[in-house]
Amino acid sequence: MIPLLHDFTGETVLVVGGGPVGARKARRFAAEADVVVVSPEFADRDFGAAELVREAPDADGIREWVERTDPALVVAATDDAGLNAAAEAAARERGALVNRADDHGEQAVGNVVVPATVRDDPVLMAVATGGHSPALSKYLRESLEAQFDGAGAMAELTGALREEFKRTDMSAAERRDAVRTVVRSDRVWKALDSGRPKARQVAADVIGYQMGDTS
Ligand SMILES: C[C@@]1(CC(=O)O)c2cc3[nH]c(cc4nc(cc5[nH]c(cc(n2)[C@H]1CCC(=O)O)[C@@](C)(CC(=O)O)[C@@H]5CCC(=O)O)C(CC(=O)O)=C4CCC(=O)O)c(CCC(=O)O)c3CC(=O)O
Ligand SMILES: NC(=O)C1=CN([C@@H]2O[C@H](COP(=O)(O)OP(=O)(O)OC[C@H]3O[C@@H](n4cnc5c(N)ncnc54)[C@H](O)[C@@H]3O)[C@@H](O)[C@H]2O)C=CC1
Repeated sequence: MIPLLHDFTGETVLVVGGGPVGARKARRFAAEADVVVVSPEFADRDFGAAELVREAPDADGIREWVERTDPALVVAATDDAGLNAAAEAAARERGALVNRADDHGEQAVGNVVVPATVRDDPVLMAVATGGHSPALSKYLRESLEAQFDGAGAMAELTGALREEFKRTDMSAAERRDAVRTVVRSDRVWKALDSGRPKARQVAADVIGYQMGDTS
């Protein structure tokens, strides 16, 4: 399995099954996509901005929902393996990706797994365990969140520095070494707590660089 990033902006995601798992997936995808959840009952959970449709479709009904919503991804999250298989088949017929919430085995082409995700824009970290231990994925995600608090700010800081370095006579190798030094510097990570200008100054100190005034 090789993780790839998929932009769901403007796409529809169809979630079949409104239990706690359907709710978690709906919330996750609703951050970016239009999400429709079809289910006879809904858990008392946060479904994000998803549209909830109260219905208990059979295999044909699920196929109709896939045709109606034309989703980029179908999430099969019912407690019935037969229905989840029907959702998978309907997604395939339509050329949509499918996520089986009840399957940790070898995945067919077109099946995707949802990793645990740390998001600190513009940084994304994804963790998976090959389906062996989702609880471990969650634990590692929480640990990464704590360990790399400020990663988004670090990305923005070093992104701005790279642009600034390119306007100087630094060679590509010097720029690479400088950026590598900054992202590995505990002092810069700590300084990010005190805001971007402070971190920028500490970064300059760490690499012995005379900053231009572009803050
Ligand atoms: C294959 C996969 C398919 C997919 O859903 O894409 C899948 C499948 C299954 N999960 C099960 C159980 C649990 N899943 C979680 C949690 C998460 N599960 C997620 C992903 C995945 N789960 C994919 C593999 C990812 C990987 O490779 O690690 C996360 C990371 C992402 C997300 O769902 O958003 C999210 C954490 C989000 C976060 O917080 O960061 C917890 C923890 C908890 O609830 O506290 C438990 C209970 C503890 C345990 O069992 O570990 C079961 C057994 C059901 C049963 O026993 O009946 C199956 C089915 C099976 O294994 O066959
Ligand atoms: N991927 C993951 O992270 C996890 C996956 N699972 C798996 O995912 C499945 C779902 O987990 P939960 O949400 O905890 O189960 P659940 O049993 O609480 O929810 C199942 C949902 O499916 C709905 N449903 C039943 N018939 C339906 C139909 N015809 N059409 C649409 N929806 C229908 C039910 O009303 C219910 O809302 C479990 O069976 C398990 O195999 C379980 C835990 C975590």
